[in-house]
Amino acid sequence: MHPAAAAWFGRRTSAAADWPVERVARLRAEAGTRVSVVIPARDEAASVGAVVERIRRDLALDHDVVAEVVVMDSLSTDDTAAVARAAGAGVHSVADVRPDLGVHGGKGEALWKSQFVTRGDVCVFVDADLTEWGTHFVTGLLGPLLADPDVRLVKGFYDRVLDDGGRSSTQGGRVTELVARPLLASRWPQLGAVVQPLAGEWAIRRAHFERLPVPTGYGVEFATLVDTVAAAGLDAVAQVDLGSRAHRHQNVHDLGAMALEILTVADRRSFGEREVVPGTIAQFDRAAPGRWRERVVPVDERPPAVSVAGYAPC
Ligand SMILES: O=c1ccn([C@@H]2O[C@H](COP(=O)(O)OP(=O)(O)O[C@H]3O[C@H](CO)[C@@H](O)[C@H](O)[C@H]3O)[C@@H](O)[C@H]2O)c(=O)[nH]1
Ligand SMILES: O=C(O)[C@H](O)COP(=O)(O)O
Repeated sequence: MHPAAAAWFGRRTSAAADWPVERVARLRAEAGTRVSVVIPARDEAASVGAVVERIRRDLALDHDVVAEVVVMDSLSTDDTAAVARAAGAGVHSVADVRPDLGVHGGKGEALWKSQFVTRGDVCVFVDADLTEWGTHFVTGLLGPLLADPDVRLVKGFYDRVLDDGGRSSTQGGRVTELVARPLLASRWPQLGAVVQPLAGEWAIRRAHFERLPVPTGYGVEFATLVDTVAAAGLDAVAQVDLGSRAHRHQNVHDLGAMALEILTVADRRSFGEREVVPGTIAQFDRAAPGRWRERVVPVDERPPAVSVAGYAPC
């Protein structure tokens, strides 16, 4: 491992057990920090309700940690919005937030638009499709940010549980292991000790996030990590061991498209805009007309929120 990565791991890695809820609640109150939990969701009616309910119960009602739980509905075609609202979340459709700015599908778009409808000084992002998790994800992510003003971004890490046809293993995180971490190893070796660069659970200071460009799709995590280090150095990033995590898996063709999104984000940052080609990937499928499907892969990036006219946290 690169010596800078190894040293960073020693300095900036903690575990959820280091951040019990009482400690986090006290640190938050002392600093007067407002915390928004933001849950991006596209067609997650089956799981979003439980995620919202547990976070509200443990961290907004039982303990004074979280000021608001907001679900960003990403063009869902199912009952995601109604389920999330019934569970107590504030719900916003990406189509209704600053419609003058247009709308994209994609996870990054949901996170970017959340900046226009939330009021936290810190945002904690949590995926809506979690099946094995706990509210220690949120407190664990908050701890390093609340304890150290130099930390701007906290990434979660965990064992990635893969439900492989009824057989459970920890071989999940296929894009993480086959694309994201190899990219870091080759181009940003100082980030080689980030265990889960694509973790959907992360916390960030608004004052920092609003100054970053945001890819509209799945490149948002990779971009935020690399851009944070470019802007503020390695020690602006911390990571927290959250135990284990399971979620709904995508098929390999969907993950292939995700991989191309992440490669595009990496290329843009390594080689500049000139090298970025419109993203499409052809995937062989016997059932498709002509046996090939051409997938369009989002490569757009939103500008920093602070550069958008009329931007102001609620
Ligand atoms: O267009 C979309 C697609 C996804 N999501 C939501 O984003 C979250 C993560 O999406 P998912 O499709 O479950 O992604 P994963 O296959 O789990 O991808 C992993 O890797 C991605 C790439 O870095 C990260 O963005 C994810 O958070 C991380 O879990 C879920 O709540 C989705 O509902 C949206 O809001 N809009
Ligand atoms: O984070 C990843 O690498 C992708 O979400 C794929 O995860 P999975 O292999 O656990 O489905």
